[in-house]
Amino acid sequence: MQAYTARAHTNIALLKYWGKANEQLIIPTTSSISLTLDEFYTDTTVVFDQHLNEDAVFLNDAPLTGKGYKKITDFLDIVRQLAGISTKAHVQSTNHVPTAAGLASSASAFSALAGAASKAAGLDLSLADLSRLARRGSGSASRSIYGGFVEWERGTDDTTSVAHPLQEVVDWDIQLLTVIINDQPKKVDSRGGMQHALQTSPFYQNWVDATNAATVDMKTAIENHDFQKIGSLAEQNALQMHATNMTATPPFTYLTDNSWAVIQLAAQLRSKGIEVYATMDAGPNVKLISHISDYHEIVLALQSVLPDVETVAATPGPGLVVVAG
Ligand SMILES: O=C(O)C[C@@](O)(CF)CCOP(=O)(O)OP(=O)(O)O
Repeated sequence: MQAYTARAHTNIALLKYWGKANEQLIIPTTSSISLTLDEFYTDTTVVFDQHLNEDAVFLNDAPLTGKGYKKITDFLDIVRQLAGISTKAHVQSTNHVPTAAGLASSASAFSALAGAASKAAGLDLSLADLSRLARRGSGSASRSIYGGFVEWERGTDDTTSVAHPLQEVVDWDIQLLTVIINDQPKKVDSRGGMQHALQTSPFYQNWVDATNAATVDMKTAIENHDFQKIGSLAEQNALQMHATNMTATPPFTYLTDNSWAVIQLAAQLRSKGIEVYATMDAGPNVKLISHISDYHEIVLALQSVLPDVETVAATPGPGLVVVAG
């Protein structure tokens, strides 16, 4: 059978997905809105081969084993079921995502895998069906099918929980500057963290209500290129998400003293008229939503708070591309 290669880019949520209404189908409790990034992506090649007795999966040239391997083979089983085949596959994946920057590669990885595996299995899925399929691998992957600003509508079932583009080409002055905070606390992965918050935080339903209300305002802000509104909604939503973690039982947080130092610096810079807003995911790193034109001023200010701090800049990027071979 023919091999196919797909490239999908990472995305950062501006309104977060943080909790599953249905864990098996990965249906979220809220809609979410993200920005697909240009600089970071996964390339994945898949070919189904009759001679294989089991799936052969390689990540960055090393054979994948354990939990990671099972997530991929479970995903391939969904593709096989859709295509009506039982053939095993050879999967070769390369992440061009600085994991040290705490940028999750699961979104680009499962979006690229959905694209390459479905084509290699002989399927020709619509972008919406690719989003539904990618969602089964990792929720945030449903958004990386598209470029630019993307909404993943929470929906209630496999059909209605799907992403769609809000503004695929973003040619205005916006960047995400990831500040790499190295004092990493013990890593609680996003899958475990979100369900713990959902199950034990008394504020979880407030989170759901606030996020679903913010979705309407965020879409309007994106439509109007209202940078200040986009940034303030995003920062507020990220802090609300992390508040559900701090109010879980037992409480936990991904944020460290240095994370908070960067969050506070963003507020100080805003008081000086520089439009910069902080968003944080399942890790201590802080992503600064900012103007490309303010890059040097922001990095200088960061140096004064966290000398030698490393940053990684990213601008809006494209959706999934799949090619034969
Ligand atoms: O990206 C966001 O909306 C917010 C987060 O990044 C915040 F940390 C969570 C992403 O969770 P994901 O890795 O997609 O979980 P999975 O469905 O359990 O694989």
